[in-house]
Amino acid sequence: MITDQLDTGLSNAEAATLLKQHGANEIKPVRQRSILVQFLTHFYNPLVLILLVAVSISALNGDGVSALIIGAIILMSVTLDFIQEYRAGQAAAKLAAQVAVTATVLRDGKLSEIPVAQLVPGDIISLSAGDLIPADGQLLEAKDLFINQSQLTGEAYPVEKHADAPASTDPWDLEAKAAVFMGSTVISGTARARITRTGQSTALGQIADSLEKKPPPTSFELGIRQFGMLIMRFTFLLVLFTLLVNIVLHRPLLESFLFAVALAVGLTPELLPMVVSVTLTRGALRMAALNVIVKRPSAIQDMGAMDILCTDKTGTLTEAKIHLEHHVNALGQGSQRVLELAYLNSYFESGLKSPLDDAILLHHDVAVTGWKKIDEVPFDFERRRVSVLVEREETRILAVKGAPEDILNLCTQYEDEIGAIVSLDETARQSITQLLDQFGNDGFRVLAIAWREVAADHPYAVVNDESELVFVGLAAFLDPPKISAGPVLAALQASGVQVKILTGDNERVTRYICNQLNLPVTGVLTGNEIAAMQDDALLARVEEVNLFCRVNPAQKNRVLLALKARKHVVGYLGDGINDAPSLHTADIGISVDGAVDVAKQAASMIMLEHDLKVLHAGVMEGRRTFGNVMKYIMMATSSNFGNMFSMAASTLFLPFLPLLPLQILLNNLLYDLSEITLPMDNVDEEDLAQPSQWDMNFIRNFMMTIGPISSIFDFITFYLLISVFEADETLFRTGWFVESIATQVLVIFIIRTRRNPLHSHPNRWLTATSLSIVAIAMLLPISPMAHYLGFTALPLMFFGLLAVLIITYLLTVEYFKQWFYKRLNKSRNNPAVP
Ligand SMILES: Nc1ncnc2c1ncn2[C@@H]1O[C@H](COP(=O)(O)OP(=O)(O)OP(=O)(O)O)[C@@H](O)[C@H]1O
Ligand SMILES: [Mg+2]
Repeated sequence: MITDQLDTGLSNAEAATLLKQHGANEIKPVRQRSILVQFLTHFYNPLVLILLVAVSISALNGDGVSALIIGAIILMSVTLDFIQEYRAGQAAAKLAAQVAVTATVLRDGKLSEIPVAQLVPGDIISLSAGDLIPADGQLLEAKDLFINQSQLTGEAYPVEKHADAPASTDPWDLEAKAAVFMGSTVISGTARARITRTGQSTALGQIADSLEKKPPPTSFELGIRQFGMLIMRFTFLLVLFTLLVNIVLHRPLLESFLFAVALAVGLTPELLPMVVSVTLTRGALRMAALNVIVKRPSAIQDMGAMDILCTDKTGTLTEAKIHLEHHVNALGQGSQRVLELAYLNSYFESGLKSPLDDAILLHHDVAVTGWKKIDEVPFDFERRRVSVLVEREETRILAVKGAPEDILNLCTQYEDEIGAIVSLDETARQSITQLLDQFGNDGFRVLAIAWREVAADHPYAVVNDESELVFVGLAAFLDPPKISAGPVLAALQASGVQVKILTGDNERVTRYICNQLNLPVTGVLTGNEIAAMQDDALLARVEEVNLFCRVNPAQKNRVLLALKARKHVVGYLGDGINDAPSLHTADIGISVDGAVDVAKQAASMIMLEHDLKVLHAGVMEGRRTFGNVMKYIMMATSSNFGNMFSMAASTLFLPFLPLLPLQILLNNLLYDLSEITLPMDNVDEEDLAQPSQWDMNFIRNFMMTIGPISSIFDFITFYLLISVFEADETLFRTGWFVESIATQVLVIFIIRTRRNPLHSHPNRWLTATSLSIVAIAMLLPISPMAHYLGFTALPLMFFGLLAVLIITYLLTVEYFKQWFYKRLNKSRNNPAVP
């Protein structure tokens, strides 16, 4: 039941019922899977499934106990993984909800802000400039409503909509003048609308499938995938090899198969997704503490990889506390008339009020009594001006204000010091331009004010009316530079992030700001120059230019695309309607809480306070997460891989399996547990100095350098156990188990840093988990579980040898690590050396 009360809206009870009926107002709502289903999906891993089948078979063959233990180990691994990921997911969702876009809705007679997902058909919403249209609706009222529907129609120019236009017979007619559609944005004006369709039923929902383009994977995601492939190839070869050897040597088939599968499980870096999501979420939570909300955790990683940050000027580099300092006529003399016309224009303008308008409107002494608004041509970023058609005592005038260069081109006359209208000749034009340049050099932002009279019956204003204008004067504003921004920009540059400014404002003011902030200008391009350039010409220039002035939204976007084409990882910081396309295009879009909805929606990170300092913190956070993910990968490829390799190889020489399948799985579980605190680890400063970049060659070379060392020490253990201890099967397996865990876990302290490990402090939790796991491995053989796990007590002498072995192992790895990085540095400084 929908009430027809236009002034009360739906009741909350009605809305709740309708919400159940129609579902959440979301396109492609993420299916809410129950925790149990989410948990079970973690078993959906081919290796785990194969293992479960093999274990069941062995249970049927009478090996019930070990089947049970293997089952328990799998359960523990999966649970561990699930809990960590689940918690990370919850935390990320909570963060994203904090900055969800809301709609102004009328319910029970009161206007309130609710998350757009809760809108239902029948709701009455209010719209104003900068809003996203949250669902499909029918207009009830509209004032100068201009909508950008490019999401749906591809048409970049705003269309005007009217409440009183005849209703279209086709509910899907996007041209319908009285209907608004989800996904479009309000450029200017205000409106009230009744929602007709929500979520999947909207026009956008219907075409969403065809619209849905997954963003291209980042180099990090590609890297992770490549890494997965690398490991998979090795796993496949190793498993095949062990199976063949065991078959040729006539070993028990089932057990050999289990052994091979367990090896494969041991090899797969199954914790990688968890480590990635946990590190990213930890980064996101740390950022939240700094008042930056990360909408998608992977943005943290992009921050670390970012090497160029593009930003607009107002509010980012300036205080955005704009003050109107001067209002002067064409001759540069103070003029009340300029202020009056400017005030009239700002007062009646219905678009998104810019800070410039706010500054003008602070002059309360200007009276608008007697003036009536007839119509307006709203502001847009292509024209960079706004006109209002106003009337007083039978005279209608068009009052225009906007970017001075453009306005001056539209003027043919000007008002002199006594208010007489004279022709704007070349000398007058030049002296105005000089005045303008003077203001610019002194750091003033300037708007020009002009007007013209129109016929008393001129019904509405159109763009073409903005011609043959009378120039009245200039309004000069001061927007002081944010002094705190200077050091942050310097810090970003020092950390390998170049900063570029993309502004709709002119070159002089922007240069002034750069100068104040000690940001050297390395090159300038203007919007007009960009418009005249082919893409490849632009591509050639974007590298050196760091100031892009008088650029419109599409040009900002072109610059970003050019930078991305040059293989940069680009961030974009902005808060206006004009920034939305670039926020989308950038690898990482950053906006502020006070930004328009479109910008907030497009951004992947929202700063609750407009403070650049947190950006540098974000970059460091991103690099830290990358550093810790890399540690996991380096561990997996070197020590873990080396261990599994020697295990496979030893089947060639040993008359029995070197470890029971369940022991391999236990080994793997313990190793995983030791690394669960890795996301918290500290990262050395030098690892944070440059944008983090995925480097597959680095990983491969590291694997080839460090991996074999671990195998060599395994073989030494192998030799000692057989020849010194004359070990039987059980003793052999126990000894090897302990040695392999100890070396595999402790080597983290070497691998986690490029420095001498004594000069880099690991996080204490990492130290704690690593040492405890080694202790557990040593205690297991004398625990009551020992018998079931196939372990026996080790002779005391073994521990003495083990200590020597571990120390030599760690020293050897350290030696080769230093050698590896030295060679790496040499080849980086001198690319000719392979
Ligand atoms: N309310 C307004 N009325 C008239 N002209 C305006 C108004 N707002 C902006 N302009 C003109 O449009 C130009 C571009 O707008 P704006 O400066 O907001 O763009 P931007 O790219 O967001 O720049 P910034 O880096 O300063 O944020 C301004 O320099 C000014 O000339
Ligand atoms: Mg802006």
